Amino acid sequence: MVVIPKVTDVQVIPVAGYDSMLLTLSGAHYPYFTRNIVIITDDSGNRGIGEIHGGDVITKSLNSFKSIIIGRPITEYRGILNDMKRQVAHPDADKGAGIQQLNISNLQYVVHAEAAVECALLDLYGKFVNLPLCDIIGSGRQRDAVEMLGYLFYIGDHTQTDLPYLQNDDNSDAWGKLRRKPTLTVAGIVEQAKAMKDRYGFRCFKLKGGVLDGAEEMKAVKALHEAFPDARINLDPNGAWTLDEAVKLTKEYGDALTYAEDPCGPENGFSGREVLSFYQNATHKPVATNMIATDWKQLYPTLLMKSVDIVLADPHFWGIEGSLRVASILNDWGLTWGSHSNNHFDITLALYAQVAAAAPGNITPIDTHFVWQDGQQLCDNALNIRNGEIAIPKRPGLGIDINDTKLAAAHELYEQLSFHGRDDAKAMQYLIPNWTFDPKTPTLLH
Ligand SMILES: O=C([O-])C(=O)C[C@H](O)[C@@H](O)C(=O)[O-]
Ligand SMILES: [Mg+2]
Repeated sequence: MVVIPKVTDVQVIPVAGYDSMLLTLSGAHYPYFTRNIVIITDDSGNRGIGEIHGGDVITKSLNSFKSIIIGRPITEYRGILNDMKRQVAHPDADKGAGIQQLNISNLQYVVHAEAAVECALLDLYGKFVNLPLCDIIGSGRQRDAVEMLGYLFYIGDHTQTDLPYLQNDDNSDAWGKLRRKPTLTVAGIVEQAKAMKDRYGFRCFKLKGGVLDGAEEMKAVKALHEAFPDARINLDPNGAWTLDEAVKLTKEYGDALTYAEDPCGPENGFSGREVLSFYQNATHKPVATNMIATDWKQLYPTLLMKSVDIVLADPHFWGIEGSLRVASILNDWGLTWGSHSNNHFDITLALYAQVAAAAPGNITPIDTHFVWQDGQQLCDNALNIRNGEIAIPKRPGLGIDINDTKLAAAHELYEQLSFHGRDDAKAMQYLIPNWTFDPKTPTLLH
């Protein structure tokens, strides 16, 4: 008789890693980012791992799940998930505003802590049946390698702060050096893309906008298109532009842009879903979002109004099976699936590769911030981006193994931090005194 392993232990370990002073509409990334790691052990001795956003709200949620998980057979993972979902219902969560305006303090409520448990249980399940994760989720494996995109950022000048931004952690090539240097020009962005391509082989790029004047950012897109004529290029100002500005900029520079990600958002009493559908009508430019459709209720009007063509259904927003259900619907309706990301370690990188490998249809290259953290891996056998792709390993589950020494060091770093959440205004205020988030004003134009 086959003996199904049972869960004997659940550990929730908050960790921190180092980051560059990346600029977005919500401000500047701090020198550290935080995440929560979940390790579930079963009585066969296997360990399943998951990773999700940091912050005390999420750590608390994860700890509250322990009694639901411990003692149950790993094959009951769907039942465990249902029980966790019944328990969550964040009492302080906003009621649907989500991140329509990149209010980064709302991210903790858009993210579902259960997704880290889902990941760890599926990692165990994959080990039990001796299959990679992508073979046991959604409709199963759709591809053996997943294309990733090169995520470009403007970078603030850390020398204007007394914050301990990492420097000289990797001088092995141009990418290792450039990712820690201030970058605010068109030429700087093209240089960043070239260095990224040289190391990782990316064929597609996304520029994080909402930082400078829209025309200046579109000039960077144009220059990227000239440097990489075959690349899919996308600009994401996180809804900072007005509808009129987005339409004008798209008409002027649009040939260089393959698709626009959240070019505009809520304005004049219209929701982001309505405004993006007006943008579509005016430009016929494909649109992606990770802002106006972050759950099932938001997805319904988004698709009804044909507001977007590409939904970046982040598995940490939708759950693993949820994200793949979105992928199936989009594929059946002739639309496109992709995934959003925030700063993350190599456990999330492996998960996103596995989920994307199981997403049906012609998906768009997957977002990852990992290139900014490369070198800070927490696992042995970590997956790598080569030729712009991640090849799915033959090993079962996620295909990676937690390295306890590295995990302990990342936890130690976290313990030294006085603040565990994310507040992009803090670092930004060194560059512009009294800076506060404004969803309609690019970061450096305050
Ligand atoms: O695609 C996106 O909208 C993002 O990646 C938004 C995030 O806030 C990202 O810019 C970040 O984490 O700084
Ligand atoms: Mg986005």
